[in-house]
Amino acid sequence: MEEKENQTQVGLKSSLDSEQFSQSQDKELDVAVRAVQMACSLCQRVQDGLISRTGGNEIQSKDDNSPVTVADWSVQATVSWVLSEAFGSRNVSIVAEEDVQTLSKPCAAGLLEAVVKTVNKSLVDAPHFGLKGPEMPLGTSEVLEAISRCNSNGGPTGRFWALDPVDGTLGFVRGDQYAIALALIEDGEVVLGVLGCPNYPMRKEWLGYHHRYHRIVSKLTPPTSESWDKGCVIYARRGSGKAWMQPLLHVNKKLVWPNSARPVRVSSIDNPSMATFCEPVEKANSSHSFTAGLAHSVGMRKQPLRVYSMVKYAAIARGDAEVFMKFARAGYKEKIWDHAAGVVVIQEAGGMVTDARGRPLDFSKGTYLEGLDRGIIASAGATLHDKIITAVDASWDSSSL
Ligand SMILES: Nc1ncnc2c1ncn2[C@@H]1O[C@H](COP(=O)(O)OS(=O)(=O)O)[C@@H](OP(=O)(O)O)[C@H]1O
Ligand SMILES: [Mg+2]
Ligand SMILES: [Mg+2]
Ligand SMILES: [Mg+2]
Repeated sequence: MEEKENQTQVGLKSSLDSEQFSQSQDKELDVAVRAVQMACSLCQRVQDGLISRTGGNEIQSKDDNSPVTVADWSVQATVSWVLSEAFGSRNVSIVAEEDVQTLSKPCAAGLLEAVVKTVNKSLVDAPHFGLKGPEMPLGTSEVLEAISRCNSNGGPTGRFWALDPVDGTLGFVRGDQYAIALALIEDGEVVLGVLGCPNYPMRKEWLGYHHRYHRIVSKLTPPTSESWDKGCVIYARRGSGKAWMQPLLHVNKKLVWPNSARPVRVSSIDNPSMATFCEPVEKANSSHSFTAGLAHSVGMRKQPLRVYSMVKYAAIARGDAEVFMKFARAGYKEKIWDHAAGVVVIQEAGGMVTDARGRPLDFSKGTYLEGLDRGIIASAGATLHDKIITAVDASWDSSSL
């Protein structure tokens, strides 16, 4: 009898534990989605400003000649601050792209001031996103601290967030596609991912409209003004078998939290002749000629969809395209924040992501995807995936990569 009572208590305890565990996971996803929504709003403001002005110091060049902007630092500070506020700074470890070196130089005072202003402008809106903002505007040192707190190196054990504050910064400065990517990694596995895609409309048909007209002639009314959703946030928790999409929240339009979400699913197309593949816009980031050869050899006949940023992962998860391929130049090491959120979102939406040998991406080795073989393949399913991997094997040796 006593034993039975003990068993019941143990059973009760373990079910409570798992409930508490899932509640804490829900809180993490919930806060991550809100933080990314807020970051999307921040980026839209900065991008609109960049497009209407020319010059200024908002865009800087990093050592590798890639751009970094007020938005990259401001999103990193804002998301870092929000996560610390929600979970306590001692419990939050973040691996992120940007550092404070450029910002801390005496000659960068104007830039730093712009970042502090942008962060505070964004945090004032925190309640619209169901988040708590600071009681007082953050000072310069608090903003710098929030950015530099993202100094985790990742690794095989424990939990850390991986943040790409603006992915596709080149697309961002060109008024085009970009993404905000936030993932939580636990013992080397991505457990949740959120992709904010401020210029990727809820409906694919609006993409062309958006690009061709909306940015250039902003006074044009949207196609269906009532349901015009300029961007979206896609997210998933590992093991749930579902990925979700929300429209962007608009503080000005009183479209605030709680937001509506709908499930997204990968495409059911498995015939290469009907499949569309995505790849990076810049040839420097991926060999367009090698991917064209692969596409041809598996029978993919459609024009590639060249899109900046992890919007490519979002496109696969939503079923707007069937394949994503990236073959960076030899020696380039892919970073975890460029892929973590996209991988879990695609997998939970029913798709696959591996390296070009068919092995899972390894998020347990620190900042880089160490051991990545040749390139990255994401797809809507095993039929397309296997064909592409077989084609890579057949053509790799004769390629100049
Ligand atoms: N040489 C080289 N090769 C491959 N990849 C590189 C390279 N240099 C940079 N990067 C990383 O690519 C990120 C942008 O990737 P995209 O797929 O958006 O490329 S593209 O802009 O569409 O061409 C970009 O992310 P962000 O810096 O966040 O924009 C970089 O992390
Ligand atoms: Mg990136
Ligand atoms: Mg970036
Ligand atoms: Mg960058």
